[in-house]
Amino acid sequence: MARDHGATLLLVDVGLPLDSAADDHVDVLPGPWLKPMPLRQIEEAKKAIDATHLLPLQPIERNPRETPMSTQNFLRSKFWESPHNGCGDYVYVGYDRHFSQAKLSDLKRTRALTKTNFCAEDPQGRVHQIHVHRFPGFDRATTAVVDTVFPLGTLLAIREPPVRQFLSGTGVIQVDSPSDIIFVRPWDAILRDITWNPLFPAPVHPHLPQTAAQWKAWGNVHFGDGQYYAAAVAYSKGLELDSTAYILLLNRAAAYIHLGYFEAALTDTANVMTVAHISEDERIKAIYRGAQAQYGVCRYKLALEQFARCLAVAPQLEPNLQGWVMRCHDRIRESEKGEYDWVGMFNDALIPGQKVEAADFVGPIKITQSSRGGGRGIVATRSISVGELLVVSQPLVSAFPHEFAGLDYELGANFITMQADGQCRQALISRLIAKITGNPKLYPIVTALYAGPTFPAPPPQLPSPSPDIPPLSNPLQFEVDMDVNLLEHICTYNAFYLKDVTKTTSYCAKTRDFFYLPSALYLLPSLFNHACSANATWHHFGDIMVIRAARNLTEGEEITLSYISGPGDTFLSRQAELALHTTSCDCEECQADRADGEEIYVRRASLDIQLRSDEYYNNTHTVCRNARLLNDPGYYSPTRGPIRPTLSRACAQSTEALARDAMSGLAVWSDVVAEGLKSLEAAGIVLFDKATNPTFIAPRFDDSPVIGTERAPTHAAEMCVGVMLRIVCAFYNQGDMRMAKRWLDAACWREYLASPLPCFELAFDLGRFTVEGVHVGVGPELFILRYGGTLESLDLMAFVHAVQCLPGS
Ligand SMILES: C[S@@+](CC[C@H](N)C(=O)[O-])C[C@H]1O[C@@H](n2cnc3c(N)ncnc32)[C@H](O)[C@@H]1O
Repeated sequence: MARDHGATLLLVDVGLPLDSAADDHVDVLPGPWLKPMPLRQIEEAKKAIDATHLLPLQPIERNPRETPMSTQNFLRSKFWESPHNGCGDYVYVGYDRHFSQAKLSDLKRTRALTKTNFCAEDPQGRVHQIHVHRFPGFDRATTAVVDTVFPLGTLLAIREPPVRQFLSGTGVIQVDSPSDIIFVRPWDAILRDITWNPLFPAPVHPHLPQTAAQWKAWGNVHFGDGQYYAAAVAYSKGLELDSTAYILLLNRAAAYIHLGYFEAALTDTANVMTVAHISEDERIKAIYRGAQAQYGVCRYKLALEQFARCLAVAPQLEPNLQGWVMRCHDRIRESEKGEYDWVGMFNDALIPGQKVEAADFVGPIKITQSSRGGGRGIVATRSISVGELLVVSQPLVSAFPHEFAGLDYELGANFITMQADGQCRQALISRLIAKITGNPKLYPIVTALYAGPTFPAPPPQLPSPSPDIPPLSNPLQFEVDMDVNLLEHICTYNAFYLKDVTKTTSYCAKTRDFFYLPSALYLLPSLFNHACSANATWHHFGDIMVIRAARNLTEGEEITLSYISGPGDTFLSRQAELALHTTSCDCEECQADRADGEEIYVRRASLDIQLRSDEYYNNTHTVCRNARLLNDPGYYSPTRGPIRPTLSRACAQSTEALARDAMSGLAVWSDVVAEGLKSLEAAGIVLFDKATNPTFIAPRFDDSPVIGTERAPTHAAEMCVGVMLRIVCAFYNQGDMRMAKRWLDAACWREYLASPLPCFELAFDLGRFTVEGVHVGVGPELFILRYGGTLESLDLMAFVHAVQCLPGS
């Protein structure tokens, strides 16, 4: 009888149906053209899941043991034929998933399972299909990986396994939390009184490594394939056979470093260092990997010391280590002084797959009780200037669309938001589980993030790493019980869609399609509450999140971010996106929208949709008509304050259209400026100089600010910069270089110093304000990188260089 029936695991990664007959099991949908699941279908899926009972373990009587095994064999052969076929699968997010906190010794042994991958036999010889979700290391794993982690004959105990029994008689033991699985060793007490059904003797994997050396070789194969989790498992299995095989520890440390399991790597390298008889070469490797791991856990000074130790014993390694030493110095400077190489980070962010490196930085802020909707929030610990750097944060986990190009992926049908989650959002959950597996001390910290109203309120502060939780030693031994439902809620309530600094039109400027956006989960940034008219602004360099003050802030003032990633110009579009977090945002913009009344804001919303259609966008007549229309009291009530986002967008469009026409003599430049000023004013920018025509009588060197410096727009800031550049273009083309330069100063950063804080102070001292500088923290070099395309198209590049916006130019 074929025993090699472990291929069920491909369900987790490849999404092949467990049961080819489409019965009442609704998990699997067809593949390559997988589209966002519509609301109705999510509702139906939720209903079906709710109706499926999680039963205690019971034999699946109607299925003869051959049936599931032949299914697995079939699927396995399919998997070998086509390991990655670019198809997709839906994963349900946010339903009551099972996870066990029971101690193995407290459980009744009848529940212990054994021998297998995902067809498992219990002691009575009954075969059960096992469905594991999100096992670490199985993100695009090969069958060889599955065979390493769950080789034929593996003894498993699954704690309190929930059985999903379907009407057709099929049943699946669904393991939602990988920490429910315990890899049992033959000598473990749980097996003491177990007798196995003699009719079905335990299978043995025919090709399993038998010695530590063989496991090492097998681990090296996985390592070479980039399957670092499987490599770590293989090395661990070798170590179980020979605990003195310290080379395996050394290799495992390297695998752990690739996985981001840095504390575990440190333990391994420290253990290697205690071995008396290691060679000099091995000693250097241990120090080197220890240094890399210290860098990984952000202990940059310790990393520097370790790299220095490495250099002391192996000066010939200097060319290799130089880069590391420099990176340590950079990270120390960043975390201590908040000084970053933004241009370098930007350039790294341009390269898909390139990791942007930056240390965490925490500015003058603290976590405290919030007045906004309860819970915690972030406040200023002193007065803060507009543009000041508040937070730089590495993600806990992140995911980018390019990682999935042409590969299998999972989509989410999220029962918390009742929306479909794209592949990046969905991947965050598996990655978070994998991350916690390797860094178990993170679990109490991550689970102190807000998880929605169905979970207990989180503690007032994020806890420090607990000394009671040991670092990971063996990758198959889970140190914490993971509540996957809780983690799914945390991802849903706290993850950010990334605002890519390399893009000057925000991803969602025109549509609300989050499906293909990169996504990441952070710790400290998750503590900021929302306001549509926020007083801080955020951007991402790769997955590094950077938060800056968008206004002058007073000590104790709550600092807010806008959670809006879609088109947030209208009350209705914001409400749709905010529904998860609040039914009634109390920020000044929402209050103004409510005061306008429903009739007006609904009318505005429908015009807003029109504004986003390309059909209208390219037609000067239509965009100018829209801009005029929005001045009608039917679109904004006369008592409405200055901030009118839809008007601002409409005028930005008419500014652009008129500038296009002015270039070919079809419009006059003063109209471009007039329209641009309306757009900026409606974005909340205070105008100090409203001149629309060139003036040649003013002092030649007057470079006083043309706009107010108290606050910068947080919504559609790039649009405002675009408008300002068209005003620059208007004055430049009419020969008024003074006004052109003043508007350029407003748009870009005039003086670039290394430190953001003195930079801003200097800028204000000089009376130069920059929208872009506040927003992204740029110097002229980064400004040109970001807006090079617009500057070229407006023929402004020469002017920008001529006014010496670039250092040294
Ligand atoms: C990412 S968390 C923000 C931090 C959270 N207050 C905490 O204690 O961890 C998002 C949640 O905070 C609350 N929240 C944030 N901004 C809010 C607002 N403007 N009004 C009401 N509740 C808000 C909502 O419960 C929301 O789902």
